[in-house]
Amino acid sequence: MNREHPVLETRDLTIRFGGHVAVDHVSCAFNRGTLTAIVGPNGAGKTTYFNLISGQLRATAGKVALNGEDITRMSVPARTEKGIGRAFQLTNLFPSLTVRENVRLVAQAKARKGFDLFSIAENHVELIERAEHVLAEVRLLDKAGLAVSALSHGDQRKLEVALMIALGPQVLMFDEPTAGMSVDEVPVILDLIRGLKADADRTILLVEHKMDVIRSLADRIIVLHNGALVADGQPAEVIASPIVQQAYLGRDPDEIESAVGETANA
Ligand SMILES: Nc1ncnc2c1ncn2[C@@H]1O[C@H](COP(=O)(O)OP(=O)(O)OP(=O)(O)O)[C@@H](O)[C@H]1O
Repeated sequence: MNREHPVLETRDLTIRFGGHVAVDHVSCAFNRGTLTAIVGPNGAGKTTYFNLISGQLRATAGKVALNGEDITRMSVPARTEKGIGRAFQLTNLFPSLTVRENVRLVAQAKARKGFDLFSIAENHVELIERAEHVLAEVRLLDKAGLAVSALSHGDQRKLEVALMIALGPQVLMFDEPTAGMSVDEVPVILDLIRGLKADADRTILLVEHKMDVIRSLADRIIVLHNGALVADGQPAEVIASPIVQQAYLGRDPDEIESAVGETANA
């Protein structure tokens, strides 16, 4: 058992839009070094739950805590600074700058927050090295000198992950990272997330519909249904549980059938 305090915790986290409760008293703790997949049918509240954690939405009730500190009322930048990272489809990249320059700008912005002005010059080399290290981690080093506008769709997604990592987050959030990817690009992103997971200091949250992606990456699955947390456990048991089959029925029964079948045969 992991006796550490959770890195991230939500307690009775709730948001209402008018009369509709989109996230309904969700209490869940996420430990360091784990990858949790958040699943559920369309409209279950997964993205809204993410938005409440990263700060895009403010909770109606309940709490979000990072390393025990209440961050429920903090702004998005304040949460980012505290260690919440979210991979977004970015439109605010500098398209004419190179991949390397984009990552360095983010690393620099982070350093400015963390170090006093006198140490910035000393840290210049460190910043360049940091950018190279991040690019190596997302396997973009060979494209570091290219303008962002020249990147393929898949490589742009890698860069988005690089920019998140350059901010040094403790919690890494991915909302359907393989959505819109070509068949060739999906394994690349999977490998990338698997690589990020190898760093035991990171806590990863993944919203994903594809069961094969979930099975290959997740240590744990939580299931949201009508905004409420209805199942939580190891992937094999959660996928096979009646509540998941029920929650998914009508959405893609074949997918569940094959997921359960493969689990049973494992
Ligand atoms: N800003 C908003 N205003 C009103 N209703 C909203 C808002 N954001 C989300 N909702 C509603 O909250 C519910 C949960 O939506 P959410 O996008 O979180 O679901 P999801 O599980 O991520 O779905 P999907 O798998 O389709 O992305 C839906 O009924 C949605 O219409």
